[in-house]
Amino acid sequence: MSALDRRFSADLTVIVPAAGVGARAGGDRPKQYQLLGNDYLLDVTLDRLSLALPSASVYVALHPGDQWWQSSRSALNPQIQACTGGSTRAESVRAGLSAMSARGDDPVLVHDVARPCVTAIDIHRLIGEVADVQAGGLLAAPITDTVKEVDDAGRVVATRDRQYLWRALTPQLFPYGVLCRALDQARDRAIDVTDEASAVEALGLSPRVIRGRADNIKVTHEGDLAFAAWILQQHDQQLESGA
Ligand SMILES: Nc1ccn([C@@H]2O[C@H](COP(=O)(O)OP(=O)(O)OP(=O)(O)O)[C@@H](O)[C@H]2O)c(=O)n1
Ligand SMILES: C[C@](O)(CO)[C@H](O)COP(=O)(O)O
Repeated sequence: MSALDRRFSADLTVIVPAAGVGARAGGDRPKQYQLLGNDYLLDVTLDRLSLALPSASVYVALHPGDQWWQSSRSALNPQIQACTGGSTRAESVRAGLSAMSARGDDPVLVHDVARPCVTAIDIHRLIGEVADVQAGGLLAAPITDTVKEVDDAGRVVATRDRQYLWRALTPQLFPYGVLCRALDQARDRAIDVTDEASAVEALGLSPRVIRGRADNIKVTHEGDLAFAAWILQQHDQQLESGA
């Protein structure tokens, strides 16, 4: 079995932080339980992970007050286990790490529930390229706009060189021990981290960036669900036409 095949098999564990309240998206419930087509956003994302990684163990971190999980089809999927998340994304990921039986260098893949358009090709490329890298890595997309740094008054103070600027996406993949250490350090030193890579960077390591599809969007604001539905339709059409 090649290293790559091994990484697609049972020793890969996936954490899906899904304990957010979706304040920016609005609506009558957290965005992960709003409809994307006919399905909960959460079910669409978890189905895509299950299909791409059929042998992996998947842990989904839920809000302590979650009232919808039991009505999701993912609750019936034996590949997926639920655990209770925390009050920040980093705490939810840490809770997922505590719930699993991984150890040491076992690879752990973290993917936002709010990114339903991720493709199996991108997931497999990330795993293939960083599964054996101690510093881990993440999918990212190069910035295509000119980037301005501004002051509090909204005036430009600098134009950044976009050649070195990438948008961090998920999934992100790290060895279990490194990720535990990174998130514990961030918590103990009160370092505000919005993704796993920044916690690992604070350990002095340099995760690898793997180019991913720019349409792996995070559903964040009202309107993003409709955009995600359109992207998924485009993916289906590309599959049908063999593109
Ligand atoms: N305490 C938290 C906060 C966020 N998340 C998860 O982290 C991912 C990215 O967060 P974001 O898009 O910011 O989601 P929300 O926190 O739900 O949104 P908002 O910030 O608008 O409230 C989402 O999958 C979200 O469910 C989590 O598991 N636990
Ligand atoms: C992890 C992430 O999706 C990478 O882009 C992002 O950092 C999550 O940030 P948020 O502030 O929790 O939306």
